[in-house]
Amino acid sequence: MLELLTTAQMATADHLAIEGGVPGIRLMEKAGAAVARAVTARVPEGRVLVLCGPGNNGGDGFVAARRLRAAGREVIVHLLGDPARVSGDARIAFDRWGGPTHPADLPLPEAAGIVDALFGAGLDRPIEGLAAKIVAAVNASRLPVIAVDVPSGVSGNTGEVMGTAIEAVASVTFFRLKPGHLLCPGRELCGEVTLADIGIPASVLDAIGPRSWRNGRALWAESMRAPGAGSHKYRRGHAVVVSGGLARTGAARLAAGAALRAGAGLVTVASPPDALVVNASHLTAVMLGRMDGPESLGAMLSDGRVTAAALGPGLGLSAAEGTLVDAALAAPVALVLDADALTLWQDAPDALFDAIAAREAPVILTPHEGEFARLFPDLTTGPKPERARAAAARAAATVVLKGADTVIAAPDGRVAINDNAPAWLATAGSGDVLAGIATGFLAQGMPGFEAAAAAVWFHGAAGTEAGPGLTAEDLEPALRTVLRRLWAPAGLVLP
Ligand SMILES: NC(=O)C1=CN([C@@H]2O[C@H](COP(=O)(O)OP(=O)(O)OC[C@H]3O[C@@H](n4cnc5c(N)ncnc54)[C@H](OP(=O)(O)O)[C@@H]3O)[C@@H](O)[C@H]2O)[C@@H](O)CC1
Ligand SMILES: Nc1ncnc2c1ncn2[C@@H]1O[C@H](COP(=O)(O)OP(=O)(O)O)[C@@H](O)[C@H]1O
Ligand SMILES: [K+]
Repeated sequence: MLELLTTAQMATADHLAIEGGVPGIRLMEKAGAAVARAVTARVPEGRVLVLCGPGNNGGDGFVAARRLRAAGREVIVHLLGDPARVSGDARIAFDRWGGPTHPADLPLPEAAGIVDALFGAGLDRPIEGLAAKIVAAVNASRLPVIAVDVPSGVSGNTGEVMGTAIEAVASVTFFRLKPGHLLCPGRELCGEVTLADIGIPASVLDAIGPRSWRNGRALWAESMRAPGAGSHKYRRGHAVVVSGGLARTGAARLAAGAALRAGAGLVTVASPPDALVVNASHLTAVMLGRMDGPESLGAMLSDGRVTAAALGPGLGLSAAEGTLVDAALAAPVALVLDADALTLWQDAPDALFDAIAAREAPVILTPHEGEFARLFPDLTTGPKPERARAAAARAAATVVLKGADTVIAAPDGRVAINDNAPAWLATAGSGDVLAGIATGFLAQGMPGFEAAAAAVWFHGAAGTEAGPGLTAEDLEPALRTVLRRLWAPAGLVLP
């Protein structure tokens, strides 16, 4: 159920279901019934105002209105637009409602809650005029709003606000989520999202072939392995994290600790000579290795037992550090490049992409928006999933475009959108921990996309577990709690 459908793909799902013999009005009846159930749960008593638009989103609203009335609720229906233009399945729903329908107008009538059935998947331009005034009045009322499909004004494809948008406490969507439910700012405007089965068979997905998913265990659990009786530490992979100089060592240790906790059998911090003492005084289970420069790092990474490496956290931006990244790119290990290891390429991003294209082992790039703009200056506008997808194809690497709505994109076009990360993760060093978790998973042999998506998910879950007041140091123990909860004797517990 993790597939995400664009509004166009959803329309195809709808058509395929109808071609397969499910009448459109039956889909609409189920959709409206799910909305009515959500209203009953959220607004159990008092008058309900149902705001219907001119399309099928409004049709769902008419069904919900009829069901609520049948359940004994007082319902007022407002229609935005000309009743004569209501057509198709929405017309059937309108006729079945059969009650009074008032032209949408202000001020809004008194009510205990509102159903927003103005615009859904068919929103194709900014909301203006009377519709915009109604949206403003709904938001100003502070009444609980249950949105049909998406809050009106939110683009289902991108989560962007088109002109203005309703702020809902809950949204009821159908068959599969849309990207706009997970991408900011849409995600906050949706409130709690419920997914309703309206009778579209899952088999229609075979013809649609979705390439976007909500990030969740089903995407990567199969590529995670718990250690078995035959395991020893070298079978769980050996990760190397490159430390910065004397004054910048903490970030690498955060990443190294996270890599070990994520399950790498061994983790070594590769330290420049001047930082050896400070690293040594802080490391216990994580090992320490002296790294004198690019040749020394290259030799370390060519030891056949080393399976993954991370560079970037606290690395530094001098030419010397650039040669370390070159050495890592030339080594036969999976790589996570983060922070400075990305910024180092800002004047010649193509040279990085060429180096990645020339290697076999997977590479994960973990930029935040600022770092992303340095590597992909032409990809700074537009929907985040499309930007990440284009970047991954260009770089031949898995790209983790970080933020509140982190997007993970594979070079082959797969995209996952993450929504389990609390804002408490916006704290110094949190990104270093993410890079470390991804390195730990890569070290154990997970493919790039799966390792990255799993890392982002565990990072978010650890952030939730650590909760308010967390610092980056708290994520490692919280990661352990999350892992303990998920690994059952039979393997990873699926939702
Ligand atoms: N597909 C499915 O499987 C199922 C879909 N279902 C439901 O159908 C919904 C999609 O219905 P939809 O395609 O009729 O579009 P919808 O969102 O009602 O809006 C289109 C209307 O709005 C208008 N309009 C657009 N933008 C505007 C603006 N800015 N300002 C003003 N007007 C604007 C546009 O008018 P026009 O462009 O002609 O002026 C058009 O009339 C979907 O979200 C879900 O709830 C369910 O029943 C279950 C099965
Ligand atoms: N508002 C937010 N909600 C959820 N996660 C966030 C938010 N802000 C940042 N994060 C996450 O926190 C991490 C911050 O990483 P980064 O920007 O590299 O910071 P740092 O370099 O300080 O570690 C990323 O994984 C990002 O997705
Ligand atoms: K809506």
